[in-house]
This record gives sequence, C-alpha cells and structure tokens, in this order.
Amino acid sequence: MTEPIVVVGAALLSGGRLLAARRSAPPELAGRWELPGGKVEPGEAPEQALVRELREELGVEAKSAERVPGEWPVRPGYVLRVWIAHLLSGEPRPLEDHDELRWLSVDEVWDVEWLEADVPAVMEAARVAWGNAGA
Ligand SMILES: Nc1nc2c([nH]c(=O)n2[C@H]2C[C@H](O)[C@@H](COP(=O)(O)OP(=O)(O)OP(=O)(O)O)O2)c(=O)[nH]1
Repeated sequence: MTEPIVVVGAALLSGGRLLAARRSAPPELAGRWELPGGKVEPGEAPEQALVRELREELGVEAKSAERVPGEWPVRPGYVLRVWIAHLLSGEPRPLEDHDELRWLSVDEVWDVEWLEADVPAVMEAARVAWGNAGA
C-alpha cells in the first residue's frame, strides 16, 4: 500500500486567536475556510513544510509547536495533519491560494464554513489551543 501524501495544516495562533484562510481555488473548494498549509514535498519534514507554506501563502515567519493529535482524510491518497504554530513576525496577507483571512476568537471559531476535513481537525486544534472551551 502506498503511503498517503501528507497535507500539513497550521493552527496558527496569535494573541489567543486562530487564523482561518478562505480558499480562492480550485472552484470546488473556493469560498470554504481552511487552516493555511499544503502538501509536504519529498524529503521535507512536515514542520518544515508548514513553515515554508506559511511563508509562501501568508508572507509571515512562524514556528511550529506541538502536533494536534489525529489525522483526517482529505481525498483519496491525502491526509491532513495539523500542528499548532505561533506567529513570529509579519502580518499575514492572502498572497497565494486565499482571498480572505480571519483571526477567530474561541467564540468565533465556528462562524466560518470550514472545509469538511477541517471540521474535526479544527475541533481538536481548538481543544489543544484553548482547552474544552473551544469544543
Ligand atoms: N492547505 C490545506 N489544504 C486542505 C485543508 N483541508 C483540506 O481538505 N485541504 C485540501 C485542499 C487540497 O486538496 C489539499 C492541499 O492542497 P494545497 O493546494 O493547499 O497544497 P499546496 O499548497 O501544496 O498545493 P500545490 O503546490 O499543489 O499548488 O488538501 C487545510 O486545512 N489546509
């Protein structure tokens, strides 16, 4: 059996808020919200991929922290794994793949229409970030 391709998602936190990014493409995903990130490239560690994707997509420097337990199927052959990440410098801008960003407080986390795979992923990330208040 071939190993799935890992898509890393960042639960990027700053000032107690979680960053959500609205996809602008492809058409079937556009308008839905996700954790910024992308596919791990061959030879790359997932945490490196996360930092690279946040630089490319949002123009920020970030550091990865703990892995959020679990993994979630995205589509056949792809799984989503999530790490908590902290903003080190820069203000996120939607440079690639996204057309809007929102910093969500614990009370706002379900205000956006997350991609299907992200619903359980964000639930777990919220638990790690905020404790049961985010569930
Ligand atoms: N980045 C990201 N992708 C997600 C999430 N949830 C989810 O279902 N996906 C899907 C959307 C895409 O089919 C796939 C990731 O592809 P991507 O387009 O973000 O990855 P990438 O930046 O490496 O893309 P590319 O180099 O092929 O353009 O996973 C999520 O939270 N973050």
